[in-house]
Amino acid sequence: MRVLAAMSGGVDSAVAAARAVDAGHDVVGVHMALSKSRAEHRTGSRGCCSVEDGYDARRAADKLGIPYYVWDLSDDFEDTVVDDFLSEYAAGRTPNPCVRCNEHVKFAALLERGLAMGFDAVCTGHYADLRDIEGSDGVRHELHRAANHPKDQSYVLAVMGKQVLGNVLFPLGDVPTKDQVRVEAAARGLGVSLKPDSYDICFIADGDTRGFLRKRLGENPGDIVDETGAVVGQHLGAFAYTVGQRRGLGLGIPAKDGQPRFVTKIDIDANLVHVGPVEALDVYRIVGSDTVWLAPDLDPAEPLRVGVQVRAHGREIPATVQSVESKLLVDLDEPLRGLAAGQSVVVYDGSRVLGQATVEETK
Ligand SMILES: Nc1ncnc2c1ncn2[C@@H]1O[C@H](COP(=O)(O)OP(=O)(O)OP(=O)(O)O)[C@@H](O)[C@H]1O
Repeated sequence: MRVLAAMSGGVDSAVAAARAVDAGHDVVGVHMALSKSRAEHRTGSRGCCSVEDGYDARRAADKLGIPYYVWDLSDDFEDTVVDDFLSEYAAGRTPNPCVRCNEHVKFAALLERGLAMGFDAVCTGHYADLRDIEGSDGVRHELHRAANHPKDQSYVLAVMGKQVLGNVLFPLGDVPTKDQVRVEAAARGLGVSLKPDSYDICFIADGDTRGFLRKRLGENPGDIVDETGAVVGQHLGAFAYTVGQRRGLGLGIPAKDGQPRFVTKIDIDANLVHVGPVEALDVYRIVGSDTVWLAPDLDPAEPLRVGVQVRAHGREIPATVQSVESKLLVDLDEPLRGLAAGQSVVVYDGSRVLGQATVEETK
């Protein structure tokens, strides 16, 4: 196969590309320049956006003896991931930019360009397992959790869509630990073997999400109110808060029961941040929109017993899901706390990913 290896400059994608070469594929490395402000990003700070990351990716490609290119996809990234991030927060919701990047950039813009150039697949260093299941009507591609569970990234990949599953490779799906990837990188002489993991949001160089939002959306001071409607603090912009947040509220007046207060609701129209006790965060039902269903053999029009996950490394909760009209209804067996609109709810059957939806409403 002709394979386009997406190389971030990190250890995972370097080893993934190496494994694709070992598997006998004809591999070309590509580093995506995603940020409009690459100079602000320093190596070792936030992962995949700095100029040095591009050099690291090039050195890894040289070591593997594969051709290497840098593709500027910063317009796609800005127009989809960053704009979505800003407009979602501006609407009082909490987006997951990694999900949007997978949806619009890695497995859309990059893959489409690769396919148009004659490549068969994009290979990444994501931790997830792809399985080909032979059926009477041909091969079905299934997405599963990685063997390496603490690093499992199936949550952010569920948005890909089933038509894409036949054109992706995740060579790290069966590696039991990240340490093993580092050992393998060192054994292969890849200089990135000790490079720190990326974390947080790759386009926010200093990690200050609230500061980034205020810079891009401006300040809009208003009140923080408790469950009785009493004003208990001030904010500089309701958009910069997220449901379930406890830290950084700066409440001037302690709660009467002495218990901590959490953000329970963001009312953008009234410019209010609502806070309340932890129990007010309990969610029993999720209404999801924009469902992506990866399992053609299982019809969600009928209720299905599944597990659901609402955060990248959150625990799985047993639930019943059903698709009703254009919504995915999720009834949880046990409540979960502090789920914000805009996040993804991913549906599992054992290790298999069945689909995902964007949280629209919680009850
Ligand atoms: N700027 C980029 N250019 C090319 N590929 C990228 C880029 N950023 C991320 N990727 C691809 O997406 C995968 C997952 O990205 P993520 O940000 O989760 O990095 P990671 O798990 O820390 O992996 P790595 O160690 O390779 O950086 C990477 O392994 C890589 O294949």
